[in-house]
Amino acid sequence: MSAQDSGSENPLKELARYGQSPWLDFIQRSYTENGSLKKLVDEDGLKGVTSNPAIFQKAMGQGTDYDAQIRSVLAHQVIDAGALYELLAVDDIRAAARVLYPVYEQTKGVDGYVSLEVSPYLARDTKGTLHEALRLWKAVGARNLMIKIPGTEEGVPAVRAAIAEGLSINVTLLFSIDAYKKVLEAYITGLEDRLGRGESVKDIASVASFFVSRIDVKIDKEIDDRVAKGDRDSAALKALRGKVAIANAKMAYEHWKDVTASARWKKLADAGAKPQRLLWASTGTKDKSFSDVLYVDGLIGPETVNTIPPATFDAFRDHGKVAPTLTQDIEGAKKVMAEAQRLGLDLDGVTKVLVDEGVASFADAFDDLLGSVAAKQAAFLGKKVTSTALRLPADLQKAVDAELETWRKDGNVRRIWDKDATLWTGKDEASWLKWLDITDDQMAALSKFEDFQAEVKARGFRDALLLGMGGSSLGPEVLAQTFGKHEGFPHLYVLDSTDPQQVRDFEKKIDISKTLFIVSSKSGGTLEPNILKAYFFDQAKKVLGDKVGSHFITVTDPGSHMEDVAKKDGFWKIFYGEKQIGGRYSVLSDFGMVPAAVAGLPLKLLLESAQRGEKSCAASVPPVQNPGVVLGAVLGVAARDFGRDKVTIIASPGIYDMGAWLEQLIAESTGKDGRGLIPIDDETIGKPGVYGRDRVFTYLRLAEDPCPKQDAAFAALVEAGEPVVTIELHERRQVLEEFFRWEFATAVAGAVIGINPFNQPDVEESKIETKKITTAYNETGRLPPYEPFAKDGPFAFYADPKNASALGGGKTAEAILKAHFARGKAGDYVALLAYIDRDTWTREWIQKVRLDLRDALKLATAAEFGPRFQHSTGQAYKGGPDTGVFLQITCDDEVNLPVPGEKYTFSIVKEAQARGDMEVLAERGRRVLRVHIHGELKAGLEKLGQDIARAV
Ligand SMILES: O=P(O)(O)OC[C@H]1O[C@](O)(CO)[C@@H](O)[C@@H]1O
Ligand SMILES: O=C[C@H](O)[C@H](O)COP(=O)(O)O
Repeated sequence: MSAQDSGSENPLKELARYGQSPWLDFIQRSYTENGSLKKLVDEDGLKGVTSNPAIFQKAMGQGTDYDAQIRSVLAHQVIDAGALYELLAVDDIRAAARVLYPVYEQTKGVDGYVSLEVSPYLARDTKGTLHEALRLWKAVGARNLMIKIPGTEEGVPAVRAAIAEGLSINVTLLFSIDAYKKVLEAYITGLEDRLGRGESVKDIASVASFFVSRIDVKIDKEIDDRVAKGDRDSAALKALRGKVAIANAKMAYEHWKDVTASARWKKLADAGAKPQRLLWASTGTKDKSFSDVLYVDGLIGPETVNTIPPATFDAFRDHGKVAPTLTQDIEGAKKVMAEAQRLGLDLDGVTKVLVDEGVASFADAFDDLLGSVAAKQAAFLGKKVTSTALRLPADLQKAVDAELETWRKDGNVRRIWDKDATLWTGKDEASWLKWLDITDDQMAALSKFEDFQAEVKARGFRDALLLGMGGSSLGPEVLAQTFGKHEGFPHLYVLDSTDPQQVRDFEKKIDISKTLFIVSSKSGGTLEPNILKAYFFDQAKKVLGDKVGSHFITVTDPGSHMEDVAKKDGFWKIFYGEKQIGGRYSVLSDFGMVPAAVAGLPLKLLLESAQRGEKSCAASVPPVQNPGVVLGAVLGVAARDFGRDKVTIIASPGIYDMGAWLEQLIAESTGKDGRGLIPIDDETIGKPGVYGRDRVFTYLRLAEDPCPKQDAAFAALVEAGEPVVTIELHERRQVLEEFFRWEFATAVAGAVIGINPFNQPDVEESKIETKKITTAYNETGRLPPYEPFAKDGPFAFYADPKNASALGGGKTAEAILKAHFARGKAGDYVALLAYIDRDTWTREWIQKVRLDLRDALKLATAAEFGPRFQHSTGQAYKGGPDTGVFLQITCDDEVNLPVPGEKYTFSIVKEAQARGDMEVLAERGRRVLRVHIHGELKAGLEKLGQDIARAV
């Protein structure tokens, strides 16, 4: 017969007689909304509520309680999973706090509290915990809130500081008397701190959550193990089963009594302070052989709380026994403790382990919870975000899964956002991570770009010509190619070459008198944008006279040489980059935003898409749900463990230029220290048989405008079991989301491979070599001598002695090319490095030649134009894995253009760049050959193509 059936008082209500407050160790939206919680208050004398990450995991991780709110938040905000969880949790806590507020008032602030725990990830971080405690306190804004802080070594100082700030605190995860003593001390000292500052201590409450059942679980296991092994003290050990936790709790209570009886405490009490009550936590019975109300029955005493999980709450209502057990048989409890010690039961060890396990299990629960929220978010957002599908061979998938689990356990996503350089090489990585949150800054500065956009429109420019290299040009080029020309705004062209023919081609495309020039250079010192600026400024001056400066703007880092130039030449505007963002990570900074504004693109929508990318990769999104981490793990693990380091980029025609931007991001970031990923862009998909075992295919598929032919060719790769990552962009503007995701993925892949993804050590070398040659030219009016080792028809072949001798002394072009390409073996790649005009014809030519090479050699191929690639893939070619076989292609220039203020011309610069590049490749021991085409370029290229085809 239950206690209530027998007509006696409800045991839960009776607890009050002995000074104990029952709280509920549970929270759930429906519980609060449907009146269940209020019923417990009214009928059972419930006096408080506690939550923890595991409780929220149960509440939010399943069911549909929160769906309506999630949908409505997502309709109005771009938000990350952590912030979304917090909105939901804060609402729950507030709602519960409202239900309990009358209790708070009736008990004059002794009871009626609802607890919300700080992020379990911060359990070892004093500053972070305090910061979060203050933040949550403000966010909830309820007087009857308690912030829950773990009583770890690092948590204790945060408790003191939070108390001193006037917060009410529930200290959780207490298992040992020693830890508890420190917590009580922190509470008292925190109050004294306030008093010392003349601040009131009256409105502060605190509980120390002393965990019970988990101790018995551990100790009883130790007992059972020893008994099973036939321990000679088996009988004595067995007698302690289910006893140690309660005895331990009683000891804690004895300490509390001593302290609250002290003169020190009296002083605080006289000032109105409330004692920090002991709260029995973890009071659900885990061992089914014990009474289901063991940890309630056994711990009833004055000025304590028991937070009881729902099932135990019901059980206690039904058959709980109310008696002042906490203060009874203290001697017995002491004996249990002494006996445990005598028998060598390692209570100290157990409580230490329990703290670590407690921290870890709440972190696991939180990961799980955030993962569920992120998954729900992605499902509800549907086509508003890009979607990703992996099809990996089983062994690769297994290794990726293991990597993702390591990332979760080690909290690596948070380490990225915390700018922890040790995730990479522990060097200067932390100073290059401003790209992580630049999108939020840009959104906040939206009106700056919108105002500028309106000004550009008002001035009626017909064309805009951006002059820049690598990170300063490739992002803008994606924007120009993907979004095209916008009514009322100039046509955006991007020039990143020193080939005089190409410079001339661009000059012909624009109407200088109606052109806005964007000189784009982070460092401001890069050769190409400087000489291109000099050339076009000179040309524009001829047309625009004194007004020339008003047709120029620059995007450059503060304090750069280009800033000086812009000021001196009276540029219309100067936009600044962020010094803590490297070139290839700069597209969401002003380096992308300014050209986007000029081209009349919808800035807010684009930034919103970028923000979706950022939020989906946020610190709060666990690895498995984090699209940046998943992609980075696939690429990193495939390269590190499977030799699949050729990241083959396939993109729908509408977004094809993403590949060029990705090439720089991937190659320049990861290709160093003899390691890295080699991007293979724009290589038309072949039959599965033409590929070696060194690829990972990434397909950026524009779902709003797919290419059926490409889809079919890709399907064949999938069918053949190649590792593939398919990323669907539902609309063009999602390239901005992908910008962020790939930046993040590259940072992740860099960590997996173990390199610093933010430097480019080997690029500098060729710049130095180039500089030497242009300086020599300026001084002597001549290029340093450079002799070919062989000539055949229109071709002259150059190589350093080592490479020349490796080619075996062949005399004809075909023999030399044959010997060169024969050096490629499985797992290598071939790169054509063409220092020629990059136009439709040459692009088709190079594409054909690379496919001939790929299909004949079964090697990955790269088709690159110089000097553009030097600022992109060039780093990996020199510093990455020594797997490249390079053919440099140069030509006589039919046109030449002067560089104002210099003796050298564009042609000389291009030659110097080609030589500098060769020299560094050779110096790094790379397999490199240069073929120079004399005479007419088109005819020479055609012949070269044929010779190559014959040679392989
Ligand atoms: O924007 P800047 O400083 O002119 O540099 C252009 C490009 O050159 C590089 O430094 C490589 O040479 C890239 O990293 C960069 O994006
Ligand atoms: O504050 C409450 C604690 O988080 C909770 O009681 C832990 O209980 P458990 O040991 O059953 O997880």
